[in-house]
Amino acid sequence: MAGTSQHGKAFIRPKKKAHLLIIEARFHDDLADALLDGATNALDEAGATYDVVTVPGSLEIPAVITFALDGMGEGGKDYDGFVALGTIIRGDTYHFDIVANESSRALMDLSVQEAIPIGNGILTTENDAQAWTRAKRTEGDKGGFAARAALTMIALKEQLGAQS
Ligand SMILES: Nc1c(NC[C@H](O)[C@H](O)[C@H](O)CO)[nH]c(=O)[nH]c1=O
Ligand SMILES: CC(=O)[C@@H](O)COP(=O)(O)O
Repeated sequence: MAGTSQHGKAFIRPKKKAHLLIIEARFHDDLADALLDGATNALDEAGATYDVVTVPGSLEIPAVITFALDGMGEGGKDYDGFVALGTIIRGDTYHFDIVANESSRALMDLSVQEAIPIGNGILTTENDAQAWTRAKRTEGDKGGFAARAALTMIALKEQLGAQS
């Protein structure tokens, strides 16, 4: 797999003990386990805490972030950032493009418009083999990458964002 470097210098950790919400789509169950393993391992290693919410497919992920944002300050839990995990494997129809493009578009919209740290660990692959290479913690570890990206964005928000 091209680009298997761990991108060490790209990642930083927040000063605060961060609490994140992982939203995992389990459309492909075994792959979901692998992505979650990578993400939780990266967060544990960084001393961060997290909750996990499961949804049927990747298209449901962005709305869950909206639900959590709505709940924050209204009796719900506070989250410093979010990790989106899922796998979208191309089938025979246009559905792949809808799920892949729209889930990512909504995550980007939320991240930029609401200024929230999100790590996008939604795989979009041509086949199972590509997905496994990327999902396994011992190989591509895209779940871990998304978690470390979310932590990095929390740290950058700490440095650059509005001081509360
Ligand atoms: N085909 C894949 C999906 N499709 C399901 C949608 O995400 C969604 O759950 C459904 O349209 C109901 O709203 N989801 C994936 O995560 N991966 C796929 O390969
Ligand atoms: C995301 C997909 O493409 C897939 O699971 C749906 O497959 P198909 O396009 O063959 O219905």
